[in-house]
Amino acid sequence: MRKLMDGHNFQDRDWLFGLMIQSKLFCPKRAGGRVFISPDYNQTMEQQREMTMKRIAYLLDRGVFDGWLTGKGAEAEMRKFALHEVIGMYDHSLAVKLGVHYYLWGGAIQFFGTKRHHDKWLRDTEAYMIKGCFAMSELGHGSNVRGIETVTTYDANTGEFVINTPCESAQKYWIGGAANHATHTIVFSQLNINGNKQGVHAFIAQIRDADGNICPNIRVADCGHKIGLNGVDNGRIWFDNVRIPRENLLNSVADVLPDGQYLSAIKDPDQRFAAFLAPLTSGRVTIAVSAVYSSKISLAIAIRYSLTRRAFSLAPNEPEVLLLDYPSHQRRLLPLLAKTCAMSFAGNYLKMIYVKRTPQSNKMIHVVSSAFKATLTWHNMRTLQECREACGGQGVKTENRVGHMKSEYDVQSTFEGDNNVLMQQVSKALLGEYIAAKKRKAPFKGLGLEHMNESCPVIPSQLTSSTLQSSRFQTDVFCLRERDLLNRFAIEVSQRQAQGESKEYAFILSYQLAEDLGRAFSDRLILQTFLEAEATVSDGPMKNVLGLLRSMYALISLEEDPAFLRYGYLSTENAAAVRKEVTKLCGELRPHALALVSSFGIPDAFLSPIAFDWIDANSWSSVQH
Ligand SMILES: CCCCCCCCCCCCC/C=C/C(=O)SCCNC(=O)CCNC(=O)[C@H](O)C(C)(C)COP(=O)(O)OP(=O)(O)OC[C@H]1O[C@@H](n2cnc3c(N)ncnc32)[C@H](O)[C@@H]1OP(=O)(O)O
Ligand SMILES: Cc1cc2nc3c(=O)[nH]c(=O)nc-3n(C[C@H](O)[C@H](O)[C@H](O)COP(=O)(O)OP(=O)(O)OC[C@H]3O[C@@H](n4cnc5c(N)ncnc54)[C@H](O)[C@@H]3O)c2cc1C
Repeated sequence: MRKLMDGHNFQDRDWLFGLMIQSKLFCPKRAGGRVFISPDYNQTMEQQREMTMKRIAYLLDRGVFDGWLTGKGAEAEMRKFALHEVIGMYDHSLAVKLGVHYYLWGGAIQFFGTKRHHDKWLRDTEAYMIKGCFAMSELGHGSNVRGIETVTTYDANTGEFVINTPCESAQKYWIGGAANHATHTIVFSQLNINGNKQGVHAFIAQIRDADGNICPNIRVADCGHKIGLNGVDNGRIWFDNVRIPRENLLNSVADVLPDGQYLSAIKDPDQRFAAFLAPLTSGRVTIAVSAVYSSKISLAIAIRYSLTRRAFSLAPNEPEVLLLDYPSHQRRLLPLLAKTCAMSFAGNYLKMIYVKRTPQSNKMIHVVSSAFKATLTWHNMRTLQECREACGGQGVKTENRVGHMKSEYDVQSTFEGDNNVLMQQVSKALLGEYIAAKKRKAPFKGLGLEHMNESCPVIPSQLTSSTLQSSRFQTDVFCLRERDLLNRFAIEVSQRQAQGESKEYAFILSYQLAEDLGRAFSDRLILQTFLEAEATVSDGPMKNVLGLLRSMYALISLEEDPAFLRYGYLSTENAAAVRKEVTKLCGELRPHALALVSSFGIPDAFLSPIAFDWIDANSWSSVQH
């Protein structure tokens, strides 16, 4: 089960788990004879930032990041994801700092840069000799990248670009690493050549020298204390007509010749803009997967706690009842366990299509990474809250991790693309496919929408337990929802435009149907990845448990999505049958709960005292290293 859940290269994770557990730098503490490693969230913001940098130096000294940018091929990329996931399981700030440097700064140079940039910047980036950050967002514009106001002009007399912050809303804001440590940054700005606006482009600018002094014409400030992620120094940057060499334009998408002539192989401005957004995808992939590991940690702690904690007895002189033996507690945790397993398979699928990407699959990967980054991070926040509550007062103690992970991971629904805005990218792409298929009077293709061409399945009026637990029914009802919502959305768009409403996507994508459709696409694809993973397992006990988990995922999704009743895919009787089946599945999964959370492959040391013997937990804070 671990190999299925964790992906084939779990040995990479175990190597780093061991390194971190042995190291004093990762705060091993003892409670009840067990070793736990827990980030010191009791530190001040500055202390957390300082500790993040010390841990980065420790990991670099041990070669954890050898070949991070030079390692080529699917295996190398999967290994990087695995190592980054382990770091994320320990401390989100540490993972984000490294994510900004390697995935965003390093990724931008790899994707947007050409040979001259690779030769000049990648080696020092690999060795962390320069510290990179990624200045896309501004105080006035985050989601709307096209609206950013930083302007870069070209001085043909000197062969230099001039970067300027024309107003306060144009200041770069939230830039991870900029407040204290970054020496260089990718600057996203509007390129204006002799009055011709060429749209958003990316440039390299130095903001600090090797001694940490701010460069001339640059101003930096701190964004200040956050509700979490205080190991990252987020900063603000202003450019006061900063001059950089012409060669600092990342020119894989477009270039400016010495005489100021603008060239681009991509004629369509939308596609040129898309090319500048591509490096965000790798971050969204790692964020989606790290959210699943965060859910796994919180469920491992809460379910293990519910297998030792007791409350109220049912008869005089009887022992008090284990929390997980209460149906209500099972309903709170076991559907989340099933969803987390489902999203684990979805995360593995996303990583696999990403590492095997081709120019033709970029669009599909953008849509899937948008859907899964939003869906998996929203699920994580919901899981963290439920697990925090399921641990009662112990869930509020920082050293028991679950509570504090809420504030550490909350940002994931916002950075690297606000979840609601990314889900709009999903419904926008689906509408685009629909219109294109209608126009060419041919079946759907692309975005994995081939199932849209099949005839509508008939949903049985009486849903028996065996029907509800069949993959056929589950697939049919998920595809029915997605297909019907896309049709409804397309019809509503044309009807409302016929009535003179705005044709702007920003307006259309805010329809309720667009939101329902994005969720339907994501849920169906997650189910599909679950079925693909299940199909690799031969008949036997493990396959039976996987079947229970997949049915729980499918049925709780039916129960929780109002669209199934709103648009009539389920009758009220059928909805009642679904709810009854979910309760039944809770009882069937209860005996497997401990084995399932153990199959997540997370070492005990990464959990917390209450996951073992909660009585010991009270000895935890009295014991130091
Ligand atoms: C494993 C453990 C790790 C733990 C976690 C570590 C994480 C590590 C990651 C790094 C750390 C994070 C720190 C935070 C960093 C940041 O936040 S960086 C800034 C992030 N900002 C954004 O994401 C901006 C979001 N906004 C946008 O992307 C765009 O504005 C928009 C939403 C796409 C809307 O743009 P709009 O102007 O409406 O343009 P469209 O017409 O929709 O798009 C034009 C075409 O471009 C295509 N496209 C858009 N994005 C992409 C993309 N990323 N890749 C490919 N293609 C893209 C889009 O589909 C359109 O195509 P057509 O429809 O065919 O025209
Ligand atoms: C801790 C942290 C670290 C960050 N690190 C970086 C970094 O290193 N580099 C970087 O460039 N950026 C970084 N960011 C910025 C981040 O990318 C932005 O916060 C994010 O893109 C959202 O933009 P915004 O904050 O301006 O919110 P907005 O875009 O203003 O969104 C605010 C609200 O409006 C809604 N909304 C927006 N547009 C629409 C629409 N069309 N329809 C309906 N609703 C809409 C959103 O759903 C959201 O709820 C970081 C942010 C944080 C908090």
